[in-house]
Amino acid sequence: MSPYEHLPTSGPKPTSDADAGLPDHIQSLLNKYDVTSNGFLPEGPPLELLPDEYYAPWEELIRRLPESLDAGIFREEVDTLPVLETSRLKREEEWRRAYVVLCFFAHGYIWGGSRPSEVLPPSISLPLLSVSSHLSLPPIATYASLNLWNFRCVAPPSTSQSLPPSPPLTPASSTPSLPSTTQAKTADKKFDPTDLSRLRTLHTFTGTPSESWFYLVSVAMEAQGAYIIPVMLRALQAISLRSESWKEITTKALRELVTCVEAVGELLERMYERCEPMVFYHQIRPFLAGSKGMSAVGLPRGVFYDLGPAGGEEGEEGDTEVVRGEKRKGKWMAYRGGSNGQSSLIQFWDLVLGVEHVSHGNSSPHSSSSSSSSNPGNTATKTTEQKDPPFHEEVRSYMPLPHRQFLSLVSRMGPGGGGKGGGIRKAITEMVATAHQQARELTKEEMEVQEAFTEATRALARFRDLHLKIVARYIVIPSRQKVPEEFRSRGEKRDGVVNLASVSSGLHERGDNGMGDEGGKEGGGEGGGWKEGGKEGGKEGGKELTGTGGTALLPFLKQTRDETLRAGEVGR
Ligand code: HEM
Repeated sequence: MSPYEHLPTSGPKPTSDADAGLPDHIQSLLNKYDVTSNGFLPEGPPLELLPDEYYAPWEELIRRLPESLDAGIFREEVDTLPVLETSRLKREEEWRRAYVVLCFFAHGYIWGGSRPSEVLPPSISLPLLSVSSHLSLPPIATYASLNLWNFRCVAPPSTSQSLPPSPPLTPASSTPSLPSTTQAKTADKKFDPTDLSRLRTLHTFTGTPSESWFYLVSVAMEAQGAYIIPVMLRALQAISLRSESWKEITTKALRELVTCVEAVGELLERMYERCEPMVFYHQIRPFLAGSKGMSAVGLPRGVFYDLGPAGGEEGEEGDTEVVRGEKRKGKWMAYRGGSNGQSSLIQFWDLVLGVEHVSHGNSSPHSSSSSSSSNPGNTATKTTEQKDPPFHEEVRSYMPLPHRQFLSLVSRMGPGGGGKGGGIRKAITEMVATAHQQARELTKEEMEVQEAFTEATRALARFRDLHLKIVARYIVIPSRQKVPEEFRSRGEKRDGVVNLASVSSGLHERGDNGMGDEGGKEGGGEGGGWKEGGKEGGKEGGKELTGTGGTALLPFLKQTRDETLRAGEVGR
């Protein structure tokens, strides 16, 4: 099926003015894939409460989640929770709300104890599997559950109490200068997720301002990036239809993209304002971890989703496991953890530009990233060991289905409409090749579009540099520092409650001893020796930091940045 089936091959040519109204066919394409005027965020505010009283036990528990986790009683509370049916969920918003609630429960249960729980009880597993199957999302916390569907927007400052201005924790950028389209949006929209000062989270694990801010910065970024989506689609359409004005349209679109990426980058830098690195590293991040590649911290098989007592019938589906002395049926599953790497917006930018990412993003011996990094763009070098798709492709299955399908469609857009993709990079490559064949210099218009393309890839690489600095500040530096007393004593004070600092160290550093450095050793000691199999994915004597999404993070992120820059060099 052609990726252009939704785009007309005749009829009105795309306008050369990127500010003109949105053509109907692009609007219907966006509607079809649930891309709203807020981009990959919903059009309106996410549901804050399930309307059916039947779900009151969930609502009651999620309301007290941070207190319950802090008091170390969350697992007990879940163990007395009734197993609720999902048949009373009606609207799509209700399914999403249920997904948000159950994902918080799942991670709270797995990570909120003295050691991670290998088993998720039926009160979480059964409805979570049903809800995630309905939404075609994995039964684990994702960017959708933590960010996209987990916020509300309070009224503008004139009519409500907004957050008081806070002194930045570090010298960070000033309030971003938003493009005019956004300022207009801010003025007349009650629901305006571009305005960070008006955003609040619905739920967090820790109840800390740092955790809220961590999620909300992404929300504002998604909203801020929304307006560029139709602009870039128009450019891709002009390219695919080989419109005479494709160069002009694409040059304008690319210049807008640079402005957009910079504005989104300024929001990213506002992370420093209210998210404390130590709180992030020691308190928040452990809750975001997934169940894949987690042998080192006690989840060698992932998590067993307990579905109830095993009947012992022939041909019973799934696995059986003895849980607390009883034979249970269920499924062992392992997933990457919640990660902003699941953002559809950033992948949209990559796909439009034609930036290819080939890293598998983890240090497992079963998937090397080095072979592909030395051979950018060539996925044919995959060995038989590399069964998993590259990180960026894999994490698409953690995105809401319509967004995944939208990205798949965009990935097949490029010159000629043949469905082979390549985005703007391919159009520029072909343009330069044609000029060579004709033994002529590039025209002024051609040089402009090439220049605009290179500049857009550089802007995206600069954005990735900002992100790398954040990763250094929030993960690399805290991982090298001693666990502060404050976080150490939290675990000690609460008998039987996980020392989150130890989980953090254990999760994110894999070395020859599974911990790797000072913080890790301390954490391992306090963690009570529940880590095991620390060699998996590590280097003898070395140390690798891994992301919550399960990547060997620094080499991976640098490779991702370099791939962005390299894409911009076509024809140069
Ligand atoms: C404290 C703030 C942040 C930290 C510590 C952080 C950390 C990380 C880490 C460790 C990865 C590697 C993949 C993984 O294992 O999950 C990653 C990837 C990624 N993150 Fe972040 N991140 C932060 C904020 C953000 C925000 C706000 C966004 C915007 C949506 C974002 C977008 C991405 C993207 C798109 C990737 C995939 C790699 C790429 O395409 O460049 N991150 N991040």
